[in-house]
Amino acid sequence: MVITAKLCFFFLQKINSYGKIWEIKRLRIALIWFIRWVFGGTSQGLKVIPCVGETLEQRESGSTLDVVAAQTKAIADKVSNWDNIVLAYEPVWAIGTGKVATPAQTQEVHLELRKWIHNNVGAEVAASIRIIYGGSVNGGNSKELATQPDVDGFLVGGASLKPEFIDIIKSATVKNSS
Ligand SMILES: O=C[C@H](O)COP(=O)(O)O
Repeated sequence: MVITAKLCFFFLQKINSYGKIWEIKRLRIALIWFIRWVFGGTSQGLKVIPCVGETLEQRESGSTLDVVAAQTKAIADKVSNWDNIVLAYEPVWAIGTGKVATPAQTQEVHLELRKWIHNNVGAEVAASIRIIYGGSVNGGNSKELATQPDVDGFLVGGASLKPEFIDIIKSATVKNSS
């Protein structure tokens, strides 16, 4: 079973904006417990796709790499078995908006994530972990994104419900032929 924790992070980001409301605080605590439960499950074989990504404001202020590093650290602190983790980079501004990160932006972040894992988790995990991209991937942009050396796959939302999904799947041939 694969569980994505991205919704949790999304809601936590939203909740952070309104954190003074008592009920929201209770929900926040519940979500934190849920995240702990999810990552605790990785030690028992549960597969998890945690997602990291910056808001548009963070990208424009130049803090993208710091933001995703901090998010990855929060994840790494909870992970006991990296074999059960696929890490996804999903810029918040690209999710469901039709605005996709450029191949260069994607590669920059994925490379940085792999370096972070190398330096903080280990060389073996850095070499083997799959780092996938999500955020307005479609049949027209997947092939070029797939050419990036540190892009190991995609987390596809809207386009997975359309015929073009087959083109996204076919972009894997870019990897296989390189
Ligand atoms: O679950 C998928 C991701 O949130 C990306 O969604 P999207 O491809 O519709 O932007």
